[in-house]
Amino acid sequence: MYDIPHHTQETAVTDVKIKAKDVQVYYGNNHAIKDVSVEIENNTVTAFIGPSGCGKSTFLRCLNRMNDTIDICRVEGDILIDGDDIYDKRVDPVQLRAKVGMVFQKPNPFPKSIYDNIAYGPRIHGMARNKAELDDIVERALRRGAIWDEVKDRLQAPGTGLSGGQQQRLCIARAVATEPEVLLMDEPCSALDPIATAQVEELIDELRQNYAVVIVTHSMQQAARVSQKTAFFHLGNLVEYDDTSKIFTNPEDSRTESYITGRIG
Ligand SMILES: Nc1ncnc2c1ncn2[C@@H]1O[C@H](COP(=O)(O)OP(=O)(O)OP(=O)(O)O)[C@@H](O)[C@H]1O
Repeated sequence: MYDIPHHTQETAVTDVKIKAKDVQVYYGNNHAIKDVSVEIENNTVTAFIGPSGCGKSTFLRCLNRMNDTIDICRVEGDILIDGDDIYDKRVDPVQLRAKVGMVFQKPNPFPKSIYDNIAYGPRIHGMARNKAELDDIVERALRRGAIWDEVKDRLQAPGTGLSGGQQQRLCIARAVATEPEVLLMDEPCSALDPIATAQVEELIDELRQNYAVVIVTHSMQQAARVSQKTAFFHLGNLVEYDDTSKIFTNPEDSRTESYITGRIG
């Protein structure tokens, strides 16, 4: 039913990058994430799937403390990256978000030039000592975002003037410019046409060489194409987490099976 490409089935030696234990998330009285424990691997694309409202985005946002920005949101439990508790009081969320980059559903370039979209984070984090170093960082990020060739002759043009697919690759380049270790993507292709989607999916596969990538997607075909691990959420519970090929061909839980065969959601 799902075409699982050969490259997603590699069983490379991996290590745990993110360890979540007994995570609960509440929005006021709404218990949105219930006792979720999961280990997310390095150099792996992990897909979060499940019906609308099941908590995929909420859990994703826990991984770089984006929920801190929502007043009524309360997160309990442990989330460790490389063994360090990211909710420890000493952790600066701004530094954390440079290490755990995020790409959103709708491309959201800053109203600045293409160059400044990329240079913004590295400037804030003092990553370059001079203009030449910053130029290098910008070029490297745009190359990693697979958009360098399309923009190298117009770096001073506004980022908002690019096509939707180009803007999303610019946003991915912006996220990687601060040298993150984890890349979170919340439905990164939902505003893109099939060609731009294919380009971004190809890029996601390349990015996992350097990062742990976590992607929320409503498209099961996309999860099957790009991920090696899949987590199925339902009503705030993590129902099943396994190799993507297993989830899509032989799931353990009847709820997972109902979802992937289109009976729920
Ligand atoms: N900012 C918020 N304030 C209050 N409640 C929220 C907020 N964001 C999400 N929720 C609630 O948390 C629950 C999980 O929502 P979430 O957006 O994480 O689900 P999702 O699986 O990502 O859904 P979708 O696939 O529709 O994007 C829902 O009950 C939702 O109403």
